[in-house]
Formats: sequence, structure tokens, C-alpha cells
Amino acid sequence: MAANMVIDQGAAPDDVQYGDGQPQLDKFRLRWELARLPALAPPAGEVSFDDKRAPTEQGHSLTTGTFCFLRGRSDVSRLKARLERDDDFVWSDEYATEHNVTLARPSHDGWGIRKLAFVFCDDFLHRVYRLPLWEDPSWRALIDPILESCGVPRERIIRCLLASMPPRTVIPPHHDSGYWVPRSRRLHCAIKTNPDVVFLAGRTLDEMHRIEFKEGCVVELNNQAKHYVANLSDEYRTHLIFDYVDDRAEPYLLPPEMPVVQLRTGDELLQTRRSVALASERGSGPRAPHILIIGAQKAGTTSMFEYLSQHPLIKRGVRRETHFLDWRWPGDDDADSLSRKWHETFFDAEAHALHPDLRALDSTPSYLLQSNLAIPRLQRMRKDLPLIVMVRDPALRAVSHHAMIADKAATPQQRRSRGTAWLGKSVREVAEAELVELLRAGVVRCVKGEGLGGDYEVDDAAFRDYITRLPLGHGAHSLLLRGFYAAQLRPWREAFGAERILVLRCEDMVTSEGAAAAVALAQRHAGLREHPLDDARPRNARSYAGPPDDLVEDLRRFFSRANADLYEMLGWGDGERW
Ligand SMILES: Nc1ncnc2c1ncn2[C@@H]1O[C@H](COP(=O)(O)OS(=O)(=O)O)[C@@H](OP(=O)(O)O)[C@H]1O
Repeated sequence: MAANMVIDQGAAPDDVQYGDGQPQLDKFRLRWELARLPALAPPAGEVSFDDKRAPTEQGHSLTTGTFCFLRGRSDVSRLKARLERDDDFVWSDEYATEHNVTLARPSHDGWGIRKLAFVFCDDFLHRVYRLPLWEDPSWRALIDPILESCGVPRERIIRCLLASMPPRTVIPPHHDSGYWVPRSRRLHCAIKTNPDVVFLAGRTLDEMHRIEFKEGCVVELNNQAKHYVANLSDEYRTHLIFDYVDDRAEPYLLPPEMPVVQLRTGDELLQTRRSVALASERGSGPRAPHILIIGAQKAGTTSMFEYLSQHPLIKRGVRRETHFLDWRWPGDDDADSLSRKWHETFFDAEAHALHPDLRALDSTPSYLLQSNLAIPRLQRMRKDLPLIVMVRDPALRAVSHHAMIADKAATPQQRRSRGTAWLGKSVREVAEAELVELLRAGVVRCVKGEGLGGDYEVDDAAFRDYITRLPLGHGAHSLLLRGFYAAQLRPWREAFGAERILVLRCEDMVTSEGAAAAVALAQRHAGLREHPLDDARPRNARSYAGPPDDLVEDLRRFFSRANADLYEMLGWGDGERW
């Protein structure tokens, strides 16, 4: 029988007394009638990993409509007796402080759930924390038989805790989420329960069924399925809940490579939606930013910034473009003070101190071009930042650049930072005037033809000299120059190494699959574990009249040698060329 009535969001009746910490759950009414639902005994077997690749509610095909399987049986009477001794002392903060590690889990703690933790990990499996009680012989004697009954090796465990749910409380319907979920298996063993505990699981909220959990039975739950628990009784309900990595997890997550951290008594762990932080490591993380998008202007940098920001470990700063390395450079100071200023002025220094796993992004597209300023300044502070460069057909980049500067809807502040030099001038007029200047400065040399449609090559030394004379503080310059990607990339590759710079094409992000693939590459480059892209809408897109065909053709001819230089530099094949 489906049990969708638990999702009734009516107001809580006055006469129901909720357990401690439950007022925020008023909308999930305790439904006493649920205790009369028949409970299905889980069949023997195990969850198919294919059924765990995404939340089941997303409607991917499933091998089975069963979400819980019996994996083993164990005599838990001694563990149950141990938990009932000592007048609940094992659940107290004092016990955790004296014998173990305190673990703060704001949402679970808010629901009043008591816990005794043995192993814990962050959602991205950066670290598996083994707590002191995990090796404690008296606890091992009680826990190990449960693990053995279902054949789960201790060294594969990534989370293991006893969780005790107060009388008359509800864990609202949810599915687990995060990098760890499709890579691990979730098992429950009821240690102390009673017929008035209701556990529901199903593909969607409307299709949940009641599952039987008998004391001592080890049940695997597909935690990508919706599940819900209500303890309608007057007693605590206690389960041993553990997760372990399946064979199919990446090798770096499996023993012997599994990133295990052995904790000592007195340590403190704090879980957030994003990460698990160790109190003793507060303030130990590298300063922000941790990832730098350096250009090119009008090549999808805003989208890449927004896409990357959807990763749970990315913490937004005060602004997307800090311009710290050019417009806002605070002047000569020692490297440590400079990097502290960047970190403290533009990023959430408090959050980074508390959670060293968090990462921050700076996306300032002017850096790629004005490398004469940005490179030496960055080198003084940080040599290890992952750099991301977006590129786009330079002919269309130029048109987009012009459309932004000419945009009549700009605010006065935008007008100031964009510059006004091109107002009233067409793309061709601006480009032709710049071409004259580039020829005069020797930055380009005409090989054949004339005007924009001619054949030109870029002189690297003249380019490096020319950029030192560019205006600072606004973007209404270098319509053509910003399309010489190889010349711009060369100094960055020399300064930081080619492997530190990821170059991605804006055109590849037109489809949501393409955007997801580009973001996965960027996440990996930035040292982040992959996280799916939820919202792939293009950002910072502008509608403007399409450029005349002959202009685009001329610009494409103008850029053809500069582009060939880029293809050779990056080893790009036919599919990647403009
Ligand atoms: N996903 C995706 N696919 C294809 N094109 C995309 C995508 N995201 C952004 N864009 C286009 O990139 C242009 C904006 O680039 P930037 O955000 O780098 O501009 S800025 O320098 O920060 O002003 C802007 O180009 P124009 O619309 O031609 O101006 C965006 O439309």
C-alpha cells in the first residue's frame, strides 16, 4: 500500500506533542494511522548499483521496484544491553569528549537524534575519519559481528554510527545526495525498535511503502530512493547505520588508497551541507581565491564562473571579478600582506577559516590580456593556482565585445568600467582603427592583401611590448588584440606551466551536455571532485543585431594565422577549429 498521506502538509494538531528539536517539522504531521500499515519484509539480496546512479525520483529505469534488501542477521542483544546501561551516558557530549570525538551534524542534531560515531566522511569522500571508538575492543566486540554477518570488510567502511531517534519524531521524506551516495552502499541494522516505528521507502514520495526492520536484521537501503521515518512510540529507536565503498568506486576511494584520517580523543568534527571540518584544522586552508578564470573577455567566463559556483564546495566571494591584479592592486607590499588583502577583502574569510575544504573563485577576464601586470603580481603571492581560460571564435568574440560597449542600457557605473571610446562607432570602424595602430606598432605584419580581410601574422615580442601601454580601468580597447589567444597564453604558460592552464571553448557549452562536460573538466582541473551541473543556462548573453556576413568573413581571415598558432599550441584537431 502506498503511503503518500505522510506528505500531508497541514498544520500540526495542537494536541500532538513533538519530540525535542522537532518544531521545524510541524508541517510533517505525525500520522498515527501509519502504524497500522502492513510492513513488507525485505527480500534477501542487494541493491543493484545501476539503481543508485541518480535519485530514483528522476525516473531513470530501475532493475527492480524493491528498495530494501536483507543482507544478514546478527544477535544484537549484547549491543542493545550495552546501550541501555549507564543511564544513556554513551549518547552524551561528555562521553564523546572523554572517549571519542564530538561530531556536530546540524540537521540531525536539530531533529534531536542521538548518535555514537565510529567512522565518518565528508560528502565528497576527501577523507574518511576513523574515530577512537572504532578501534575500541569493547565496541568492536559488539559491532564487528554485525559487519561480518553481511560480509562487509571493516576497511571499506566510510561511515558507521549508532543513531537513536527520540520518541514522537519524524525524519522527513528525503533521499541522500552527494558524491558519496552512488559510490557506496547504505546498511541499517535495527538494535532497538518497536511496532510503532514506521519506515517508508519508494521511488517517489507518492510511492513509498512500509518496510519491516527487525532487531538484528541487516537491511541494505537504496538511499537514492525516497525514505521517511516516524517514531510514533514512546521509546527511542536505535539503528546501527553504516556505509561502505563498493568495488565500483574509483581506486583512490578504495583501500589501500582510501584517504583515511585517524582521529584522537578530544578532536571535534563539524559537518555542514558541504564538508566536514576538523576543529584542530581551523584556519589551515590556503587563502582565497583557489581557482582563477583569467579570460578571455566575452568568451563565456561568466557562465563558467556560475557553473563552477554550483559545486557545493565553492563559496562565493564578494564579487565575481575582483580585478585585484590590475585595477585594484593595492600597491607595493610584502607578498603575505598582499595575499591576505585579496583573501580578506573579496572572499568569505570566516567561512574559509572554519571549513578549509571550501574553495573560492575569481573570474577577471582582463588578466589574460594584461599579463604584464597580472603575472608578476600573481607570482609574488601564488604559483599554484589552477587557471582557466575560455576562448571563443575571435571574430564573434569581437562582435560581442563591441555590443557590450555599445549597449545603451548600461548603468552609469557599467559605462565607466566598460569605457565610452567606441560609442557611435561600428564594429568595422573600431576594428579598422585598431588595425592601423597594430600595424604601426609592429604587433601584426601584413603577409598578403590589405585591410581587415588581409592575411596577417602576429609578432610575439611586439605584442608583449604593446600590452604594457594599454589603458587600465576600462574595457573599451583591444577588440582585435584580445582575439590573439596564442600570444596571450604564451606568457602565462611560461610563467606557470602549460599543465596549470585549462583552455576551454565557449562554443562547446552551447548544449547543456557540452556545458556539463566542460564544467567536469574545469572541476577536475581545479582539484574538485565532480558534481553534476544543475543549471546550464548561458549567462551574460546579450541580444543584438547580427553582424554583417562580410564583416565576420573579414575578421575570420584576419584571425586565421593567430588561430592556427593556437591550434598548434594546444594540439587542436579539425573538430575544435573555428
Ligand atoms: N553556455 C554558453 N554557450 C554559448 N555561449 C555562451 C554560453 N555562456 C555564455 N555565452 C556567451 O558568452 C558571452 C559572454 O561572455 P563573458 O561572460 O565572458 O563576458 S564578460 O567578459 O564577462 O563580459 C555572451 O556572448 P554574446 O551574447 O554574444 O554577447 C554569451 O552569450
